[in-house]
Amino acid sequence: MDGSGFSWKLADHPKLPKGKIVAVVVLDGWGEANPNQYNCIHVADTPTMDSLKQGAPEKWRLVRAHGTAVGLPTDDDMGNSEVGHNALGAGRIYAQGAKLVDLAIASGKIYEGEGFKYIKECFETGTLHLIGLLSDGGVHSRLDQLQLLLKGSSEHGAKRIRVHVLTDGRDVLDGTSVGFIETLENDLSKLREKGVDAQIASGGGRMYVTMDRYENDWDVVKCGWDAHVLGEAPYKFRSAVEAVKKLRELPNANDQYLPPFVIVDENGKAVGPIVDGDAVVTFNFRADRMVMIAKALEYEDFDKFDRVRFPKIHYAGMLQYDGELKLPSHYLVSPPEIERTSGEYLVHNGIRTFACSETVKFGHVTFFWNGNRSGYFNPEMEEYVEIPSDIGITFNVQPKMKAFEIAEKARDAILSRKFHQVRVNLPNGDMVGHTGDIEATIVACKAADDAVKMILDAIEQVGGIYVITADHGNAEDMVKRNKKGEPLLDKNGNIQILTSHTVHPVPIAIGGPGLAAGVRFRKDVPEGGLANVAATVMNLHGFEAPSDYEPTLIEFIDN
Ligand SMILES: O=C(O)[C@H](O)COP(=O)(O)O
Ligand SMILES: [Mn+2]
Ligand SMILES: [Mn+2]
Repeated sequence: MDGSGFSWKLADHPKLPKGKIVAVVVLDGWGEANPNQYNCIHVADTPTMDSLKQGAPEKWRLVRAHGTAVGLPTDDDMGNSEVGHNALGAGRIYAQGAKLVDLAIASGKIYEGEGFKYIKECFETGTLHLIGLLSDGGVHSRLDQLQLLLKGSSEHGAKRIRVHVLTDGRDVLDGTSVGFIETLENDLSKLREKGVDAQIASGGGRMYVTMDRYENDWDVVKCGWDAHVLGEAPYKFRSAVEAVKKLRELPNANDQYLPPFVIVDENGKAVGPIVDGDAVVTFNFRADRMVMIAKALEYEDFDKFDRVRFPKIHYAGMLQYDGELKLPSHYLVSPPEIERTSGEYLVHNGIRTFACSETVKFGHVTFFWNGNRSGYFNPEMEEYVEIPSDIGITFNVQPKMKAFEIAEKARDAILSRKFHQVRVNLPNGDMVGHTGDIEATIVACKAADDAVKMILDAIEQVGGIYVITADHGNAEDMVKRNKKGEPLLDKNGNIQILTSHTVHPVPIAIGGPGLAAGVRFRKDVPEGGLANVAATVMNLHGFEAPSDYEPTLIEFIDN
């Protein structure tokens, strides 16, 4: 206990024993939706997950994984990994980046903060550069926020603005990038009418340019650096609309995978490289895919690729992306302060934890799970294992990804009996779902199901407990639908493939030989969401959850 009376010590659960090995499995992008041909989980052979569902309603139920249940602005907002894992690990619902930025812009506080003042110091003589995802998906960024920031920045003195656009097609329909660029161009031309020299300067598809995560492939960030900072790219265009339309015609190109481009003037000169004295804002609010570019923009010492030039700039993130690294040191909006996560509590209460995924989701079960905090709480109590992801491929060509390897690591960790909690993320449903390839996503779902089976078998052997859940939907619906729920067709009569997440609930199943008889899901939290899972897991480790956590999903019935 510290001076404030706070203590990390959790109360003993009155009924549930300690010392059981608990496997916590997050199936990424695995929601529950009507069975039909576009529901890849339904079409795939998934006997393990199907068998868990037989335990409903006592050992299997659905939980909310989108919108206000995970701290997003509205219930129209689909879930995503950041907010999903934050809620799973923190056990409480925090207003998330999307909402915090909305509030800061609406109140005007964004322009009064230290971060904006810092970039404003460059407005008199330098250019303001805005780099980020051009999308209304609301997962990493939102177009309306960019529009308001552009307007607000010009009203606060920015005289020369360059926007560096990353096209989406992953959180929104493929092909929507052209419309977003047209909207942005329209806003920029209005600014020009007001005497602000404002243009798009460079861009590229989010999966090829700038927005890599968890250090999977620094080449992606280098492509972005070359285009945004150096003004160099293999493709040069006079306008961004032309760039995107032309580049989309390349073989295998789509919004997610457009090569980098720069916009040039009539002499072929890049219109907006970043130079000494400029201000730079990365306008995504979500952390994972901004950390790498933030390091490149901020760190004096940097050896991940040759930056060629390291301009002296004033750089701010929309948010601070990593609280532990204090990266970036300047930011426009304070991130949610997610503290006292379940991981930190459990470590203080003697729970040894193993966490594992492959690179593309590794930070989800560690960094996001722990409230956007990198590293261990206590290296003696925790072991985090990252399996390198394949790089340079779209995951529909390798839909099994590393599911088997992750399950093997989990199995070995369980059988070693060295850990109380073994936590994994299985990426398949999500990563392959994002490619929009239905056949491959079916294979992906089966692979994830096989991996779950392996983990359940190990839990069986050690007399442990399992908790199987997901962070949001994706693979369970691969088609864009109208309000009535019917598939939407494009002008050629083809269905419109949905590459994004969904607003569907996700399953949670509990069981295993170590689960005390008499434990079942309560019926009095019908609206339960991902934030209720942390208290549930703490109970299964034999502890009561802290009183401010969202209530547990389970109850104990004496026979
Ligand atoms: O970053 C991504 O890949 C998508 O925008 C969201 O997917 P995730 O939230 O599952 O990571
Ligand atoms: Mn996810
Ligand atoms: Mn996803």
